[in-house]
Amino acid sequence: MALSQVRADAPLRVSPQPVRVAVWAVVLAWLARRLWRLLVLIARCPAALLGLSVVVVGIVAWQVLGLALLLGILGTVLLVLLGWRLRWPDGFHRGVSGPVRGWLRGGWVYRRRWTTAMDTAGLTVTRNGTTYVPPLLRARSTSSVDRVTVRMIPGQTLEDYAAVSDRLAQTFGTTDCRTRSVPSKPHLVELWLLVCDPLTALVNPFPADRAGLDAGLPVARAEDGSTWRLRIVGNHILIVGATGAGKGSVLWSIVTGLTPSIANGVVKVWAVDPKGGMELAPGRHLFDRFAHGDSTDQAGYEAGFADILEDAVGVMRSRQDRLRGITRLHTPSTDEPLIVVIVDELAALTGWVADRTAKKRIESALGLLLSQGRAVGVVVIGAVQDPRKDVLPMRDLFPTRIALRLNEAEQVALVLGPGARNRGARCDLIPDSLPGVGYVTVEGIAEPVRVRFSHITDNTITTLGQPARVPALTVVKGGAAA
Ligand SMILES: Nc1ncnc2c1ncn2[C@@H]1O[C@H](COP(=O)(O)OP(=O)(O)OP(=O)(O)O)[C@@H](O)[C@H]1O
Repeated sequence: MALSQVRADAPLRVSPQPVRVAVWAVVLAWLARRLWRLLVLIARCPAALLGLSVVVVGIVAWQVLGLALLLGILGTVLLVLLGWRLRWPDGFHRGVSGPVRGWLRGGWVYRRRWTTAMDTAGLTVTRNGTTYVPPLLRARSTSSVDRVTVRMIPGQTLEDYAAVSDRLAQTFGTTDCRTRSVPSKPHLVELWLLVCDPLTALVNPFPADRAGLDAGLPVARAEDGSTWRLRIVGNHILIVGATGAGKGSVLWSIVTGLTPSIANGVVKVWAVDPKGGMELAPGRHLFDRFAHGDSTDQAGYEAGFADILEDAVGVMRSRQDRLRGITRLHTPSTDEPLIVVIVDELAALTGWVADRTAKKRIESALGLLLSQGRAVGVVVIGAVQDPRKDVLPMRDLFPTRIALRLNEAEQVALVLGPGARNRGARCDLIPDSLPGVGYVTVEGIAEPVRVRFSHITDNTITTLGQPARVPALTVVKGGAAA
């Protein structure tokens, strides 16, 4: 009878021949299965694997070398590791503690719960009865972040992972989870799972570093504990944040980083503080020029701002004449320093100016500087509270934008570009208690990175650029100075 003719109400009767198996073979198979499961369990649990390896290697070494020699070798290894940790903590972290921590957490926290986590987050795909789980490729750790690399299933995008980042953080017991693309590997996604938030602690000023002008100024701490550097040469920088968000700390972190270059004449800062000098006055000794508005000026309160910006345009024009056909990017030198124009509240120059003549002069000069200045060593760094186009029409001319705490979620797109909030830049959720925290873009990474700028007090500002204090000599009566 053909299969198509089998009727449901007349089941096929099958009588298999009995197969005889010896009892010892059944027991052996059962034991082999148990042993295999145990080995898989050990292989999946790094702590068990490490423990087992240490025991086995220890026993073999004891047999071969004897106890005294074994203890001697172990002691030497421990001393070398301790010395490494004390002398080169960063290298020790990169070479030893980071990989070990990543391996342990990769196995214990992530691989163990991986399938369940992917399933409950809706990141698995079932086709024809087979469930596909995105494979976890690698886990690395710093003291604050676990970076887990995952190969996405065909058809998935980074946004699929970003949309469930809160679920992943909850499943793995971390405080937050961010998704990052991996440069030139479009099928990979890196999950940054925040174990603790290093940005709740104040960030101290970074030591001024002479290479900063080329390598980028060290101005902020990123949430993986690394130092975030800001490139000044060939750049314009816009800082946006609600009132009290810490825009001042960004400006002062930059000025602190520039101090060695200001001292040796390679950088000149021209400061404009339309709030009557309230923010920038403590550092006036570092500025080559300082305009803070003058209510007694016959030409008007804002005339001084227009003068300084037009002078910067003059420098720009003369450098363009000289460098035309020679280079496409000016190199700062003592003969031709980098001019850094710092403006504390840009809106006071673009949106709220009462004097129409001054407003026109300022807008025209700012537009010229922002569109042509950076190649010839005239850069603009501006801070603003409100990023809307009617307040700051030339917002898009700033290549680097820093977003601190913002009042509304929609403002994130205005500062960091469309989709930045979905990719993790939740500036509207930064609490008031964390001034100086914001999101920035990092070269080679498409997603904004969360950082905290260093906190510079007024006392520190007044001592910036001053020679270190030498203790005063005390005169001892009848003797030499001590
Ligand atoms: N990086 C930081 N770390 C810790 N505290 C900070 C930091 N930046 C600023 N603060 C503190 O937050 C408060 C507000 O800072 P700041 O004046 O710089 O904000 P702002 O954005 O410039 O505000 P506004 O626009 O009103 O001038 C100050 O008390 C300052 O000491």
